[in-house]
Amino acid sequence: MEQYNYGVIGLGVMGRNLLYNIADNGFAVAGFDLDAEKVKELHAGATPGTMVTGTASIQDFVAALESPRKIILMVPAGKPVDAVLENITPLLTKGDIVVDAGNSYFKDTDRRIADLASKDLHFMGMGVSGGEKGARRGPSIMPGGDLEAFKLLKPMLESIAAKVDGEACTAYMGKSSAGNYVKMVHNGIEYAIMQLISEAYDLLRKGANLNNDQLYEVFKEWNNGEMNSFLIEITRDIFQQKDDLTNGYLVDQILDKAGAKGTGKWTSEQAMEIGVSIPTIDIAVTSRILSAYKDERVQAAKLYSEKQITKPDNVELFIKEVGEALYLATLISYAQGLALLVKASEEYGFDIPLKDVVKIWRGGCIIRSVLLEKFYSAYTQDENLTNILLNKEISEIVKSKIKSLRNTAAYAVNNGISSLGLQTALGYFDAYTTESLPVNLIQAQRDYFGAHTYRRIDREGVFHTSWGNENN
Ligand SMILES: NC(=O)C1=CN([C@@H]2O[C@H](COP(=O)(O)OP(=O)(O)OC[C@H]3O[C@@H](n4cnc5c(N)ncnc54)[C@H](OP(=O)(O)O)[C@@H]3O)[C@@H](O)[C@H]2O)C=CC1
Ligand SMILES: O=C(CO)[C@H](O)[C@H](O)COP(=O)(O)O
Repeated sequence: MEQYNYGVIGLGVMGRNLLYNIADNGFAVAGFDLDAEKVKELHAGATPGTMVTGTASIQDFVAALESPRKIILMVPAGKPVDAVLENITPLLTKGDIVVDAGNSYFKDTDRRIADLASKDLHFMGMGVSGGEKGARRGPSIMPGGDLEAFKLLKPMLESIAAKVDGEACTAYMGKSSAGNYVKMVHNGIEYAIMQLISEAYDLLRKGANLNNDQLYEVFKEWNNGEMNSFLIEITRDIFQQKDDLTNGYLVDQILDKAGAKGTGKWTSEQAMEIGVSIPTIDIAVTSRILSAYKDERVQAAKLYSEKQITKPDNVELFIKEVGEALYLATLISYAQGLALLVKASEEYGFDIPLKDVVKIWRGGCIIRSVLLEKFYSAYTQDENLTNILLNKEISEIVKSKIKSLRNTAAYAVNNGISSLGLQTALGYFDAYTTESLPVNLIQAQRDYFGAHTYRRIDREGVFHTSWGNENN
């Protein structure tokens, strides 16, 4: 029987394309899916001359793989991953490797690592980003955990990953479930940037009255400059997409309720759990939730309909400032996500190499952007940087754009245009760069009502005061 180098379980959007990518790079790959149609169609979609086979049963799939077996799972996170593991582990032998390449929750990965280790099997969590096209042509790949298994997979991962300056967009992300954790935070940042872009769009269409053709031109110009990134590029193209069902543009026909699969929420929950401030990511998650209140929003819009939008005096300057505000708020969102990775690395003992994280995000992934080059340079100067806002070169960029972020945020507030992402990015920046915050008052209040104690600025120790007088 023919022996295949790799096996992929889950032949949906990502799995099928990742499988073809592996095969395009000279490896023989077998695929399996619960859906027999997907298995049947697999071979037909492969590049002619590549070694690809769809197997009819999980037994045939396991039997088709060379030893040690290297199996990549690309099924939805949660129960499907456990269901696959339940089916295949009895068929595997000592030393076989299972890699979960989906968006699995990192704590599930920790549990599965322990479970498979007890059966002498290797289990790894590996983030993959790039969507359908990235999976096929070169994604950013974030493997973590089992080093022995990683070393066996490394040559294949380096050949299928996106390349920037000839370097593969994949690297070891750290111990245990670090691969899934890094991908989760990648998605949190993705949520924040998408929220910010949507706010810039809203300001330009409602403030400057730009139509889709004009929006296309603005985003085209932005993408040709320092804001060059995958998300700005696809946004540019979205403004050009005509609708098949009407005479207009498709974007104008799409219902304003955003979906979410969970990675953004996990990022926020995690940040709360380990005590990291990531307000722009939090607000992006909650904004998608708020978008779902469509009926209530329609009702409320009627009730509070007195919003008057004043056109900016200088539309050209306004557009420039919105662009700079978006650029800076995006930078601040990366800063929040990367700060979360720094803390998580300590908290969970992941040993995440931040320099490699930003290096492999430069290509292939959804949040790839030329800004990542600047972060890479920052971490090259100091691998222990706790927040990229503390880097000198980054601070120069921030200082050059902050006025635009303030003006844009103020315009949005004064004209009643919702801009939660921009406001929180600015608010985070202002708090992070404030030497003396007013939380001395919060500490006083906590001690007043709950004897929670406080510390002083002029001497060591923990203090409690009997506040007010007896009549209070
Ligand atoms: N789409 C994207 O852009 C990205 C997705 N991801 C992650 O990759 C993973 C896969 O996503 P995606 O490809 O979009 O999902 P799809 O739903 O397109 O594909 C998943 C496939 O897995 C199959 N499947 C489910 N359970 C089993 C099982 N027990 N045994 C065998 N096959 C099974 C499904 O079959 P059936 O349809 O019959 O249930 C389906 O064909 C998810 O974790 C996702 O979050 C990561 C990066 C980007
Ligand atoms: O991982 C991805 C991109 O990096 C997936 O596309 C994911 O589904 C995006 O998250 P959501 O569906 O919650 O917007």
